[in-house]
Amino acid sequence: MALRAALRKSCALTGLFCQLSSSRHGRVCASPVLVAQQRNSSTAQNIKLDFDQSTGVAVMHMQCPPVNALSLEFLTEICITVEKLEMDKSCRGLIITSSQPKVFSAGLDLLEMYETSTEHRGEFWRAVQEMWLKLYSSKLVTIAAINGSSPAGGCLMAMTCDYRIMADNPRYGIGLNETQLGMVAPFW
Ligand SMILES: CCCCCCCCC/C=C/C(=O)SCCNC(=O)CCNC(=O)[C@H](O)C(C)(C)COP(=O)(O)OP(=O)(O)OC[C@H]1O[C@@H](n2cnc3c(N)ncnc32)[C@H](O)[C@@H]1OP(=O)(O)O
Repeated sequence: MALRAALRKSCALTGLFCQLSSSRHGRVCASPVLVAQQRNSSTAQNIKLDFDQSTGVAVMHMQCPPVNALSLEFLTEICITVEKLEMDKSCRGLIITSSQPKVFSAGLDLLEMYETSTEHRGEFWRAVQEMWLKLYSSKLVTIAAINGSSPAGGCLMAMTCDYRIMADNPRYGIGLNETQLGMVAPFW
């Protein structure tokens, strides 16, 4: 109830109409529908951005096939997008979601950590840290609309948003699976 109240407040604030319904799994489902007209769309390589200037709400669609794995390039793109939105005084809220079917984000791109140089891994982990710090400390109201599986780094990304709404599908998983991979999560 508290989450719903907070979401309603947030949705009203940002001009969003959220169709909420409870599920037998205890999660909250939502179909965010932008109601205003003035929109700007821009597409970077892995991100499609819809910005509705009349509501001040931007929707960032992650479209990094096949599973929105967070590579150095993708993480950098996410950070630049958030920075640009923060500089735009008319932007108040950001919804992060996925254009990929069944997956919000598969987390960190495992190939960035396999047979890469120490320098590269250093740069990569710095970008990971920058991404979650940027979202966590953003002055924008941030919402993760989790429309698919979201393990590990995908879960981290969602956790750093102010609100999370997850699609009601028992096949979609979310959580930290580092021990399964034999990885030690950094001591942040
Ligand atoms: C402050 C608090 C601190 C809190 C602490 C925070 C710590 C953060 C540390 C984070 C660590 C990580 O994120 S490590 C990464 C952890 N991620 C994972 O383990 C994801 C594992 N993947 C999955 O579970 C699945 O792929 C899932 C995402 C559900 C999608 O399943 P699907 O059946 O739809 O698709 P699949 O066939 O499996 O995958 C499609 C292709 O994508 C590739 N792929 C899948 N995941 C990938 C990945 N992560 N990196 C690269 N490539 C990946 C597969 O190899 C396939 O490649 P092809 O065969 O070539 O087609």
